[in-house]
Amino acid sequence: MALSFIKRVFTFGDKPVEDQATHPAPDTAADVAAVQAELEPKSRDENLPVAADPVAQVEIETAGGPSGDVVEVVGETAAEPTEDEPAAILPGVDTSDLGVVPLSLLEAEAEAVAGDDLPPSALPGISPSGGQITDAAVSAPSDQSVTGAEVADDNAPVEGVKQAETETSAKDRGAVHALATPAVEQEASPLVISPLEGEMSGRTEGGVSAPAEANDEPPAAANAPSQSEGPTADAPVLPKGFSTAKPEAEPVAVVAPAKLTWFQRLRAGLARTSSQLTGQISALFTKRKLDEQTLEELEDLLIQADLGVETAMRITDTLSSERYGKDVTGEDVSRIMSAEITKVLTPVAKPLQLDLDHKPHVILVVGVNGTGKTTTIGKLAAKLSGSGLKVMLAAGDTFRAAAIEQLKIWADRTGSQFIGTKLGADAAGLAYDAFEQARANKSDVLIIDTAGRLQNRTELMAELEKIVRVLNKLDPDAPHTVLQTLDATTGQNAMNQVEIFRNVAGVSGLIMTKLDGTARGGILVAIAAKHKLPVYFIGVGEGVDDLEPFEAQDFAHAIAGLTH
Ligand SMILES: Nc1nc2c(ncn2[C@@H]2O[C@H](COP(=O)(O)OP(=O)(O)OP(=O)(O)O)[C@@H](O)[C@H]2O)c(=O)[nH]1
Repeated sequence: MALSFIKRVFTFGDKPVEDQATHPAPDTAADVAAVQAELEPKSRDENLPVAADPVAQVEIETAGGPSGDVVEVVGETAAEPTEDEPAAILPGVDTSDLGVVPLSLLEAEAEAVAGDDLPPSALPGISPSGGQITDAAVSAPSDQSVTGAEVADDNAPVEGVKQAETETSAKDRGAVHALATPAVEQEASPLVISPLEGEMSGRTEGGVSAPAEANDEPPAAANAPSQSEGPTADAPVLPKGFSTAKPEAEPVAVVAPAKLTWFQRLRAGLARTSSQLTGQISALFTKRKLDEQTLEELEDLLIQADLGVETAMRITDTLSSERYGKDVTGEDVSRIMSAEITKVLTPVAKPLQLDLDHKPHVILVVGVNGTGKTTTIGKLAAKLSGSGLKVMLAAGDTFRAAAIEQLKIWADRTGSQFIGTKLGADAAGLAYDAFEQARANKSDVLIIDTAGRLQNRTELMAELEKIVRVLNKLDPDAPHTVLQTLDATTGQNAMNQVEIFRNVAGVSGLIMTKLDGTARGGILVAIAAKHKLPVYFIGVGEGVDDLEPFEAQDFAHAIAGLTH
């Protein structure tokens, strides 16, 4: 089943043998020297914060590799942590003064990203068998720290994570701040003590679910009777803000709303576009025969919906040829609109082609800040590794600690290998190291995240070009796929983004994200008509499964407000 799924979603190129011969792996000293020269200087900004090396970090012997930075690799190649090295939570983030280790943030982040799609045991580092997040990688050298082993309890952490999900909304940038904040300070809800169970609820530590006996020194607040004691006559009367109620007694909202199908989410997301459009169209054609003026007005409406002049004209031309001088209903227009949009989108609705004769197949993911690169990488990794492929994720977004950590969580969740480097390090150097490592490990697919950048930031765009150049020197065909993510809520600006990223990074395919939100998906039609770039997938939610192969007709129906 997994194989048939991946065949539906991806295609695997059968590169002829002679093709491989023309692209030998450039292992020669000259190639390496050329790449090394390319990668100088390594750091874009000497002033950027560089934190202590994490314990789980491993110097990768890249035999002349250019980065020279300490690179964290998690997965098969991760080194065992040692006790006498300083531990860190994030690559490049010094956690030595954090106090209580906010492990919950890792868990809550994973859970928040995951939604309810995966069972708790699928969160590596939480389940005892997960083990991807090493003790060292999650613990801090504070006495109060909760080690990975302590947290690897079967039940408590899962409960703690569920609770933390509601309390710890810090994502992305917020997560960085939260990581630097002692977890206790984040507590807002009343301390809940369970006299029967003798443990402090995980939520009291900002979501870290730590059994009381797991700490060397029990927190002062946890002076509740132990499990064996049970409630006694001497039990103190707790002041306001405390409760002896068992957590189970709390009216926790457990009824999850029925999950919509992805098409329903797509339709809901595009409802703004479609209902506005169909409403206006219906109003336009009420008791009017189709004439030049109505055609012109219709064309304006279609252009306002971001569909682009070309597609708007196709629709009005077809409508005119079928119904000129006759009565026209809103349904007539929706039907023609859907058919014409389908014609525009069908040629670009293509599967992402993987050339597994060339390992690793390198996918570079680019796009403007917040368009969903990291999340999409996680979703792709889940599909690929779930189909038995060996996947490595590289945290080339060296600007944001939270982005590095976010990708690491996705790697853990999807069973992918992970390679990251210091905050502020050279992204091209990381790309080089990642490629070498993925090749050495015989990874099938290497997916490289990059920092979000506005298309008008020339120095950042130059950095992106450099990443492409470096990969290209290691393998003339790499990056084999350059994926650009587009935020469906953006509208017209997305066209601009494609134009510029295409020139700079050689974008070879698109993924439109956030089509479940308040999307303005019309622009994808205009982009397809103009650039004719493949659209591989659409994002219809934040969960791991919320990535669907792009289907032209589904999308057209959703925009035209037709039911499936
Ligand atoms: N609703 C919805 N949210 C999404 C989707 N894809 C991504 N997101 C959310 O969009 C936000 C930004 O996503 P990221 O993956 O961090 O975006 P990014 O491009 O890596 O961001 P930068 O690192 O800042 O460039 C996160 O909150 C994601 O959960 C989607 O398809 N639907």
